[in-house]
Amino acid sequence: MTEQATGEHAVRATVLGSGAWGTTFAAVLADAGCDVTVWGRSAATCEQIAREHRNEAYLPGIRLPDAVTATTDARAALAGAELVAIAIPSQSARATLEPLRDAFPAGAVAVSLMKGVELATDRRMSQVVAEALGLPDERVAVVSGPNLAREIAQRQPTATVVASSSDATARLVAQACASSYFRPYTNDDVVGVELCGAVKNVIALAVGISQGRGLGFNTMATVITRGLVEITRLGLALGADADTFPGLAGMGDLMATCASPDSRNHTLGVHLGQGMTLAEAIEATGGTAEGVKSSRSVLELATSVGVEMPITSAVVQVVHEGLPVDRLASLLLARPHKAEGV
Ligand SMILES: NC(=O)C1=CN([C@@H]2O[C@H](COP(=O)(O)OP(=O)(O)OC[C@H]3O[C@@H](n4cnc5c(N)ncnc54)[C@H](O)[C@@H]3O)[C@@H](O)[C@H]2O)C=CC1
Ligand SMILES: O=C(CO)COP(=O)(O)O
Repeated sequence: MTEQATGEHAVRATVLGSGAWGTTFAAVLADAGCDVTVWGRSAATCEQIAREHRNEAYLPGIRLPDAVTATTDARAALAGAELVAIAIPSQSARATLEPLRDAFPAGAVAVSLMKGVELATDRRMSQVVAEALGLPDERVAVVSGPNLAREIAQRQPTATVVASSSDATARLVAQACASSYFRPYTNDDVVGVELCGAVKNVIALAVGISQGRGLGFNTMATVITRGLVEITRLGLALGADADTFPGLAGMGDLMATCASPDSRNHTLGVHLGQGMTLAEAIEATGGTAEGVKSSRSVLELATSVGVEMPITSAVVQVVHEGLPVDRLASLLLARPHKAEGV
């Protein structure tokens, strides 16, 4: 794969998942010089990607690079791949990957693009990927940052973080996806990068709910800032590096997700704040809003290490336990006095 730098051969990459981010990341890899095959469940979507280089269901109006093709045959998609990126809803990752374990190419690197925590096990996605595919940690990387799919599909510039316990793996993935509009930074803090990606979705739900209630920028800034504090608190308790949280995967992604109307988590929160039921909000939002399910697993993870996460806890109460949305702010503001800081 290092041959790519010399231009001797294009990296063969596979993306599992033909939704918004899987398709966009496939385009990023292709623009960086890879030959890319997307696997998806929908024959119509795969055919449209392969024949017309479009995915109108998830990326309307976007022309995909010619080097992106697609198939519904996961084993065929995996054959010969050197890099396999995974972009399916977090709660479906294990069940999707386990049957493909024997088809995973020897020596290939797995890259989790997912931002969630598995219910029932409270595992981060890189852990799920490693367990499901039987891979050592050194062959697994995660990509996470302020990476709203539609903007990147339009080739708007952004940066991201590629994290792996192996510097060689992180560099290899970074090299495979770096382009004129997509700049990867590497680090070895897989725990911190993944927790940032999963918990910012929960914080974006809280911001959305408050905006749906008609609350303004002071409230938004308060929730984002205190949200980062609780992400940091959880991460540090689980062994993450403090430098990760103010970085792209932390503050960067939190800002993008909490501010953008393109964010499904933010949008779903707005719908809830405006009075929809959870089922109505999921329907109205469309796409995968990971924070809905991961709010529970994140809170469980926090409880298991004795970390207080008041915003996450309030989101769980609103989303899953029937707390009226107009009680969210008072629930957070009525907490006992404490000094500012982590
Ligand atoms: N959309 C975005 O801007 C970004 C998304 N992500 C993350 O990427 C992951 C995937 O998100 P998106 O592609 O945006 O979601 P999406 O909702 O656009 O697409 C999900 C894809 O997974 C497929 N899928 C659904 N259930 C499945 C199952 N049981 N088994 C196999 N495939 C299934 C769907 O058919 C669809 O192709 C999530 O963890 C998300 O947090 C990360 C960065 C950016
Ligand atoms: O992770 C994302 C941006 O970095 C996408 O956010 P949503 O899943 O809320 O759309």
